[in-house]
This record gives sequence, structure tokens and C-alpha cells, in this order.
Amino acid sequence: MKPPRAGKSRLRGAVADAAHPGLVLALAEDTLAAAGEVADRILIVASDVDAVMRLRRPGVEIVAEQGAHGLNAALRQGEKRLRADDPDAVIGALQADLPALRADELAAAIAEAAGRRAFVADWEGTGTTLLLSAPGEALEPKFGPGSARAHRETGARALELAAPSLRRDVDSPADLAHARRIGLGARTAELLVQGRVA
Ligand SMILES: Nc1nc2c(ncn2[C@@H]2O[C@H](COP(=O)(O)OP(=O)(O)OP(=O)(O)O)[C@@H](O)[C@H]2O)c(=O)[nH]1
Ligand SMILES: C[C@H](OP(=O)(O)O)C(=O)O
Repeated sequence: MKPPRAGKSRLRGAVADAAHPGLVLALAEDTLAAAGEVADRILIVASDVDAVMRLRRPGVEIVAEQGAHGLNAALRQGEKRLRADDPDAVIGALQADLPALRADELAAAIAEAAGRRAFVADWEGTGTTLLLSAPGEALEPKFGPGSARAHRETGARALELAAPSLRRDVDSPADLAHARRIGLGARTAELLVQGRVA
């Protein structure tokens, strides 16, 4: 995660400016609540650890990104740390902006991958919300514009399940409105109900 005050710039305007960092953290909290029901261990690689401390909870570790080399470097850093402790694990890179995420849909994606390197494309079909490694093998994250194609071209399997809650990443105010229709997690819903919508 980037610092919440700087990240998700395309989402600016969905809530009053002062509430933007709180919204970014709420999206992550709802993502974590669902992911925590499925993953054995969660690691957040943060550009600014202090700015995301609110996300720390049992089962969720936060580490500082080493160097400013971008999202894929941050994910590889996290991968290395997790591998050191569990060389045979399946490692997943999950976006932190999935406020409608349901644990059952995340579990179904992992089940469909069945130990193959695989990914879930975002709602639009161009980005990626989840990338899974094969057990003990490299994650090879290729996040960024057009990442669904990049993951497919590097041999990852495109998972086919519907999983709207897992595909609905929130990049823009329109995405947030869509996530609301799918069903927001408690923290994001609460923040919007508090009337802080711009
Ligand atoms: N640690 C770390 N996380 C990053 C970095 N770049 C992007 N991310 C995170 O990766 C996720 C996906 O990135 P985007 O959806 O493009 O988010 P973003 O860059 O904050 O959004 P925009 O400013 O709207 O482009 C977000 O949770 C970001 O915080 C990075 O360099 N380091
Ligand atoms: C990082 C990127 O996320 P987006 O900015 O498209 O949400 C991606 O899907 O690879």
C-alpha cells in the first residue's frame, strides 16, 4: 500500500478531501476482514508503515517497503519474506481496494487455481485483483496497466469464476458506487453512512 493520503488518487472526490485517507483505509480494512477468514497469514508491504498502522491486527503483519521501486518490487519483497518462513506455500497478491470482498468468493478462487499460478482479472477485465503462485514457485507479479494480459502472457491461468466481490476493485467514485450495489463491508459502509460523501 502507498500512503493512504497519496494513494487512490483517482478515487479523490468520492468523499470530502479530509476523509480520503480514512476511505482508503476502510477499503483495506474490509478487504482484510474477508481475506483474514481465508489466508493463514497476511503481510502488508507499506510505503509508510505509520500511515497504515490502523490495519494491524492479529494475523496481519505490516512491513516497510525497502526502496521506492514500485508495486511489483514491494510484492516481491513480501513474497521473499513469506517464502523464507514457508518455502512450499501458495502466495497470493491481493489488492487492498476490494471493499465488497467475500471470503467465500476468495476461497472459491483459490480452489479453482488448484495449485497453479493463476489470477483473477478485475471487473473491467484489464487489471488484476488477485495473483496466486503455485506452491513453492515464483509469484512473478506484473501488476500495473494491462496486468491481466501480462499475467496471462507469463503463463498464469485466468480464473473463470464470477466472483463479483473479488473483481470489483475500487479505483474511481463510479467503482465505489458499484461496490456499494454488490454489498460493501462494514467499515466502508459505515464511513459512507456517516454522511461524509462529498
Ligand atoms: N507498497 C506499495 N504499494 C503500491 C505501490 N504502488 C501502488 N501500490 C498499491 O497497489 C494497489 C493498486 O494500485 P492502484 O490501484 O493503481 O492504486 P493507486 O496507485 O493508489 O491509485 P491511483 O493513484 O488512483 O493510480 C494500491 O493499494 C496501492 O496503494 C508502491 O509503489 N508500493
Ligand atoms: C495495479 C493495477 O491496478 P489498477 O490501478 O488497475 O486498479 C492492476 O490491476 O494491475
